[in-house]
Amino acid sequence: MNVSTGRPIDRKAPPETAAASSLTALADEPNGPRKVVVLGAGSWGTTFAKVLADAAREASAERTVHLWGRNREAMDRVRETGRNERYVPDIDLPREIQFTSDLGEALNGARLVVAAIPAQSLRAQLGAVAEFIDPDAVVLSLAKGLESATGLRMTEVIAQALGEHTGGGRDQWARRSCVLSGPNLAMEIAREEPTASVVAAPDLTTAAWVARCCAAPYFRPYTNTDVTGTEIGGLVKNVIALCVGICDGRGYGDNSKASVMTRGLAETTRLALALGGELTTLSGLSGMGDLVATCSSSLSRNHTAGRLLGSGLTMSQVQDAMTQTAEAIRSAPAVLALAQEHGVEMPITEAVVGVLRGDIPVDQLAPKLLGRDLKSEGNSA
Ligand SMILES: NC(=O)C1=CN([C@@H]2O[C@H](COP(=O)(O)OP(=O)(O)OC[C@H]3O[C@@H](n4cnc5c(N)ncnc54)[C@H](O)[C@@H]3O)[C@@H](O)[C@H]2O)C=CC1
Ligand SMILES: O=C(CO)COP(=O)(O)O
Repeated sequence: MNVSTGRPIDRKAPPETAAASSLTALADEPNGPRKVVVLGAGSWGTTFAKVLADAAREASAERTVHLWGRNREAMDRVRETGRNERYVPDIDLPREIQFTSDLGEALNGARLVVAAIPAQSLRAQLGAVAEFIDPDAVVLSLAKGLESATGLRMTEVIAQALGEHTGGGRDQWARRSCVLSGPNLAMEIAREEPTASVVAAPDLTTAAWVARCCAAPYFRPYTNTDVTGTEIGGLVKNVIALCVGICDGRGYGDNSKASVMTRGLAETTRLALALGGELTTLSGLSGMGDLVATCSSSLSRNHTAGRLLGSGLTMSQVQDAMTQTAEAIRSAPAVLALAQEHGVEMPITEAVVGVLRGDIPVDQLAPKLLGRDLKSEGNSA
């Protein structure tokens, strides 16, 4: 079911309104792109390449899926073994995926470009991508972070960077930049455990075109047009999951964690609404759904980073212990700055930033949050 139109997503039929779309990629390839590429061969990029390949097979679509990683030896090993043991251990990847470390080969002719690169590295990588990217490509962001130097969301970074480097203009790339977000712990999806997600694009035709590309038997993408709300839900939940992890590390139980999650969703919603996002998005898959999954799961890297901090490790010890990206560590201060710029109160985020900066000892986090003035529960309070 399409959450915005209330109608089912047809996995095989061309989008009804593709002809009216100003996006060339969709009009030229109404049955979906013949070539898609995933940039970034970490845990989510590798898993999403599998989703795309399984989706293409399910739809009997003529489509090749390329997975690009920057490390040539690592990609050679993945090609030889059919597995990416470092990031998705014990998972046999579909034979249809073409593994490469050559950007030109990966991007040439790809009408859907999926960016699975951590938030703080995306802009630099887009600079290298620009000379190879199809000017009509649609770009899908998988990252859940804010760029710390600018406070921009990933679709904003994509539009700005590609607009600048390709000469195509920021507005043109903004129309073709979209995001996928939801309760999507990569390892569970790699094991084909049933999961839903949401694709948000500036228009529903683009969102549905992308959703059809990644609708696999175990992966169900919904659509919406609230790009801002979808991105804010996904990136702020990492900060809240880090706080819930701290609760675990301190040995607190379910009441504490449920309190942080609920009040965390309230402050996430305040920020999203202030930036133009929609309430329904925050109660949906990319809001509450992702918050529940990430805050409850030991698979979450943000939750893990928080748990280690809560158990007494220093920030540098935590960073040494993490082998994968925990976006909240770099994004949390940018979230707080964005909230302050828009006059939005985010006490949990503020407290987490205090802990990350070493200004608040981890055992003072709860007293600081609980000691604030009493107030009404309403979102605007
Ligand atoms: N792993 C998960 O369960 C999910 C992750 N995400 C988001 O996806 C994004 C990527 O995360 P993961 O794949 O999990 O991270 P990861 O830590 O597993 O892998 C990151 C990958 O990006 C590569 N990379 C880093 N900088 C790069 C650069 N400048 N150019 C090219 N490649 C670069 C690394 O070599 C590595 O292969 C993050 O924003 C994360 O929040 C979203 C949903 C689920
Ligand atoms: O975004 C995620 C699940 O939806 C993954 O969370 P972590 O990045 O904390 O592992």
